[in-house]
Amino acid sequence: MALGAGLSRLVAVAPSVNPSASRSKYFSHFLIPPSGAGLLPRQPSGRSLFFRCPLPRLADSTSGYRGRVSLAAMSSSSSFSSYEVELAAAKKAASLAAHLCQKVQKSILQSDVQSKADRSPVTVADYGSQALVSLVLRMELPSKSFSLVAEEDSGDLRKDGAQETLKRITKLVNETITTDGTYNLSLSEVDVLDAIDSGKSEGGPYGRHWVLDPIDGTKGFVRGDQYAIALAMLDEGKVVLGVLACPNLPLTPISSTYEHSSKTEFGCLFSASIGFGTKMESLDGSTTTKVHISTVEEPADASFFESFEAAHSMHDLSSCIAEKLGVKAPPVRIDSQAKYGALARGDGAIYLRFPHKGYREKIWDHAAGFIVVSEAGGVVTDASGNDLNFSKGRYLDLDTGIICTNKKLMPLLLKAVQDSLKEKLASPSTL
Ligand SMILES: Nc1ncnc2c1ncn2[C@@H]1O[C@H](COP(=O)(O)O)[C@@H](OP(=O)(O)O)[C@H]1O
Ligand SMILES: [Mg+2]
Repeated sequence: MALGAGLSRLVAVAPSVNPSASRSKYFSHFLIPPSGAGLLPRQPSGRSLFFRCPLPRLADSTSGYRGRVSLAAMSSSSSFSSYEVELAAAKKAASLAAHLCQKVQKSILQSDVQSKADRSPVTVADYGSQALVSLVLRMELPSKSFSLVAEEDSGDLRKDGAQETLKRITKLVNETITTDGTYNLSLSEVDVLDAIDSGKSEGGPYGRHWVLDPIDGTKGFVRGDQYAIALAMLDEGKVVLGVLACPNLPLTPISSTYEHSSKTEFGCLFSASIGFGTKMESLDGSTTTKVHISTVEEPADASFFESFEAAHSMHDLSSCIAEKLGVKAPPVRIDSQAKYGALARGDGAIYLRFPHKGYREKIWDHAAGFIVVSEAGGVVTDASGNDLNFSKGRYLDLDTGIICTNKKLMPLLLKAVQDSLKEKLASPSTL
């Protein structure tokens, strides 16, 4: 069964409430609600009108999902974001993907990890997460135009010898959907391959594009450390919403000296939409708080995040910058965009990322983190202080690095970065 066929099968069980319309025309005017919810006509604007629906259980973070109202009503109330519906769908998709990833990480097998052409690792959970997010977005937001810019493709899974891996991914995706109970769907292996390949969009400056890293920080994931499911949406080239599911991030602040107690709870879901700030929920949906970036003004009091992997960011350069600023605390090194989430809630005050020469940053590695930090009051720029441009396709195309901090510290940080880069150019071996 092709994925499209799966979707139409679901639509076909919907009750007809408009007998005068032809069947196909009629159905094209309706949206598929979460199970148990009523089906109401699509509004002329093309936006959905939902009434209060039962909350999906698997990730109560989807309890942000508390019934949808018409976008007309939302836009007449300043407390609603104009991307409310899309944000709810993104949270649901990322939460489900997080559950799939948690299950795999608990008992990861050697055979679950493969090597891509660029020799970076990819796991059954990367593929499963991408298939699941693609599927959930299309179920929640049916529309003719669906564009997804995502990290993985199914090329390696279609090769001889990959059948067992594909079977395992398909089983994982189906089990996650079944446990959640929102959708009455059973996917075939072909459906899963197609869902993964829906992430091949090139993005760009026009229209809407979803941007997904199904597992950001795959190396951390395989090590048993931090990783994130990072999902954002671009509208006319701008990031307008983003969600970061970080299953291993403690709900309490982390620092270079943090230690878990037996009471530490893990699993954070950060979400942001443009103009509406950033929220952090627990992945099980039990707590929600609005978060804000650190207000530290003295660099000596600031601490900074960087990649765990020295191959991903030049630790010597960041230590030179920290020294110039007078930062006293040692760096907090963790994998993935969990760094953006932790920064957004004020765990540290600075995030530094300086890939080695020749590396091209991809938009899915930063889009969600960018809006989570920006909406929490932070500033994210390249190493020259320029805005990041997510509208150029799959790559960000910047040549130096990415820096983030609060508005007060940014001028000082920028100066320290510029001075350190000049020193590095003048004498590369000293850093
Ligand atoms: N040589 C390199 N330099 C910089 N970033 C790299 C890199 N190789 C891989 N990456 C990116 O760094 C991401 C992880 O970031 P971090 O270092 O913050 O954990 C990886 O995401 P994936 O794990 O999704 O592939 C990958 O996109
Ligand atoms: Mg990534």
